[in-house]
Formats: sequence, C-alpha cells, structure tokens
Amino acid sequence: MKAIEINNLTKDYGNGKGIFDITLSLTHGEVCGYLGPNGAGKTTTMRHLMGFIKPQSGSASICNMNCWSNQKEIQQKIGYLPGEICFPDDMTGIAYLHLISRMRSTRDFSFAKSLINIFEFDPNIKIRKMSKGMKQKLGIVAAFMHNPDILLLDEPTSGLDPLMQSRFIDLIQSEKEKGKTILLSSHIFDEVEKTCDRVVMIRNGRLIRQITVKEMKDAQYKTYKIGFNKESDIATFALMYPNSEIDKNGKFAIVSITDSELNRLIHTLSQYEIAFFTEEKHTLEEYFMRFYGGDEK
Ligand SMILES: Nc1ncnc2c1ncn2[C@@H]1O[C@H](COP(=O)(O)OP(=O)(O)OP(=O)(O)O)[C@@H](O)[C@H]1O
Repeated sequence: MKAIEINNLTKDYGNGKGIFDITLSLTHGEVCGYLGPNGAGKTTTMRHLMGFIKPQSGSASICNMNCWSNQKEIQQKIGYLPGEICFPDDMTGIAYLHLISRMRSTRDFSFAKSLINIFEFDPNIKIRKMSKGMKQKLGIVAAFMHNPDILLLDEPTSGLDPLMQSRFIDLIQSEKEKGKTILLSSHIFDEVEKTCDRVVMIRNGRLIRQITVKEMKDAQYKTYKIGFNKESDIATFALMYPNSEIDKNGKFAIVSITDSELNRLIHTLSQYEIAFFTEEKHTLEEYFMRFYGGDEK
C-alpha cells in the first residue's frame, strides 16, 4: 500500500490553469520534494490530497483512503502546512494550538512544547501581533504536533530566517528517521536537496521531470572548474575541449567529463600552468533551473 497515491488527477480551471493528468505516488517513509515555478499547480495538488478540492477526473488517496470521500478523517490525521495560513487573529498562538488539538481529539501536547522551544517563539501573544515568521512557526507547530505519519508541507520555510530554516531542515531529517512520509513543496533547492529522497517537478500543471537525489549526486558526468595562469593556455585548451565553457575574462574553463576521460584531462592540464582545479558538485538548482522557464522540451 502506498502512503500517497495520485492517479491521473486533473482540475482544469480554464485558460490552461490547473493541474492535468498528475500521477505520483510516495512509499511509506519517503520524503519527496515538489518543485515548480509560481502557479505550476503544487498547492492545487496538495489541496486535493487534503480533500479540500473534488477532482474533476482521476483520484488522490492516502493509505488507500480516497481523499475526497474521506476528507474528514484525512484532515484530522494528516499534518498539513498550507502555503497561506488563515489564522483566527484574535486568539493567542497557544489557544490556537489547543483548539487544533481538540479538533483532532489529541491530548498529548508534549511535542508541541518541544517544537515551540526549537523554533524559539512566544506562543502567548495574539496572532494578530505576530510577525510573518512567527505565524509560519505557529503553522509548523500545528502541522507536526500530533505526530502524523504523513505530512504535506506547502513552502514550509517561507518567511523563516536562515537559522530557523536550518532548524526546520533538522526537524525534517529527524521526522524522516521516524519513518514519516513527507511531500514538501519549496522554492529553496538547498532545503530540498538536504531533506528529500526524490524530487518531482511540475510546470504548467503537468509533471515534467523527476530524479532521486542519489541519481543526481551519482551523475555519470562530473564537472571541473580549471583556473589557468595564462590566457593563451586557455585558448589552446578550448580547442582540445570544444564543449568546455570558457570564462569571458579568460581565467578559467568548466568542463564536464566521465571518469574514464579524467586521465586524458589531467595529462592535458600537465602542459599548462594551472591556478586551481576543483570539482563542481552537481546541485538540484543546476538540474532544475533550466526547466523553470522556457520550453521543457
Ligand atoms: N480556485 C481557482 N480558480 C481559478 N484558478 C485557480 C484557482 N486556484 C488556483 N488557480 C490557478 O491554478 C494554477 C496553479 O495554482 P497553484 O496555487 O496550485 O500553484 P503553485 O504551484 O502552488 O504556485 P506558487 O508557487 O505560486 O504557490 C495557477 O495558475 C492559479 O492561478
């Protein structure tokens, strides 16, 4: 049984907006990044999983429960952090968390307390008086505090400062160790790379790419940045490696090769005065940025 299963899910808002024929599944314990430019359809997908939207066609289910027909149970069980949270402004943070706990019929408030400590915020002030970051922290506590097995997190670190972003990454890693299944939408590549097993990309409402973080790291090609002391050397090097990228100031070249070509590269470089030689790590950002704009084909 899959933890999350989406089959041919479509919601057409007209004018090419919405989501179209989305098929995606997550196994138990998997942390999956859901990336895509603004308006791609990430929130719409998650809202279907929460049972807030009725699919036009196709289906979304969690642990074999259809999300639309079991919306009440789904909404009680799942940890959901919406992209935009509507809080009751007149309540204090702590009163809001107790209200959510009662709605879920959960009594254990101990994890909520430790999350409040981790994210260092005062829950006793009125939500109206909270900053954007504090409200985001409150949303995170509300999503995680009942220890759900499955979490849907829509841009969870939006508005958090770098220290709190890093605390959030630690939290995801520890939840992952507990075996939680997490679908996480984000625009922050570093956060996704540090937390996710797999990354799926959506654009214009359609899934266009997916890659496991391991696949990305074990890429067949490795990329090296080579600094040259003499501009004339870089020109001859470029003739031998016509696919290399040459810095416009003639200081360095970037070349992508397989391991089997490494000896030839080192032999070639031994003829020049090299200023530096570093491996450029392949990153999710580099992998996905080219699909953010332009034509995916
Ligand atoms: N209720 C609605 N009625 C009409 N169009 C909608 C509705 N909800 C969303 N849309 C449109 O559907 C598309 C997908 O929106 P969605 O909020 O799912 O994108 P997203 O990937 O979460 O974007 P972002 O990164 O900006 O949060 C957008 O073009 C949006 O304007």
